[in-house]
Amino acid sequence: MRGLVLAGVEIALDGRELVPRFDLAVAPGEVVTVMGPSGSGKSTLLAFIGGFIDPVFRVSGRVLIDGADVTRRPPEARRAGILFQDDLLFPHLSVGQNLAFGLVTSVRGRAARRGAIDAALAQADLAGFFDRDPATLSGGQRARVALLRTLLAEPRTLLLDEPFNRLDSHLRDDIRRFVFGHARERNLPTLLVTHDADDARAAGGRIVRLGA
Ligand SMILES: Nc1ncnc2c1ncn2[C@@H]1O[C@H](COP(=O)(O)OP(=O)(O)OP(=O)(O)O)[C@@H](O)[C@H]1O
Repeated sequence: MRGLVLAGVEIALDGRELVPRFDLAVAPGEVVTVMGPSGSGKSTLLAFIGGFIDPVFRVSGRVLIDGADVTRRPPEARRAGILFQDDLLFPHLSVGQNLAFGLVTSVRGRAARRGAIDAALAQADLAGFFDRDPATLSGGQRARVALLRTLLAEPRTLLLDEPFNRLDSHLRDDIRRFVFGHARERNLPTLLVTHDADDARAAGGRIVRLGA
């Protein structure tokens, strides 16, 4: 099956059940919102899917991406694109160099790589931003660069961990549209972790609750 499938996933910490056993299938282009109180395991669940969960957690169950069981694969082999509330742009690199970090290695040669990055920037209304210092960008521009960097890696699923939290409220609607628009356009099965009911409404899909 295409999309993201979690089969019999269960997470425990210190001998105590954190996330009770559950199954979830997220179709290509579908955005499912994960909500729940602080400490209910939302970020931990994304870390499990991405392959970087801390070994203090006891985990069982399987993660399938487009039908492939990736549960035992290292993070870089899973092709899961992740976006956090901190955009984590490298401050010592230009916008273009930050994007080059994300760009898949299958685009080879200086000119082709530059072309792919410029095309992505243009798509995000950031034409001409290649040489800009990230520190000179607005919050909305940084958020768009961060998403572009994630998408240039050609992920097969998108994991969003409160990515709109630090944005000024007047920017949030635009950036939500930008992120969910790209997720749907690229047919990416997407999980959004948030506390914000407006985020969930904007995502417009199913809501899964943890720890409720
Ligand atoms: N590396 C770790 N070692 C030990 N405990 C951890 C570790 N990371 C998280 N925890 C604990 O695991 C539980 C789940 O944390 P997690 O960050 O997944 O919750 P969350 O639902 O994302 O919370 P929030 O909404 O506050 O971000 C919490 O009790 C947290 O303190």
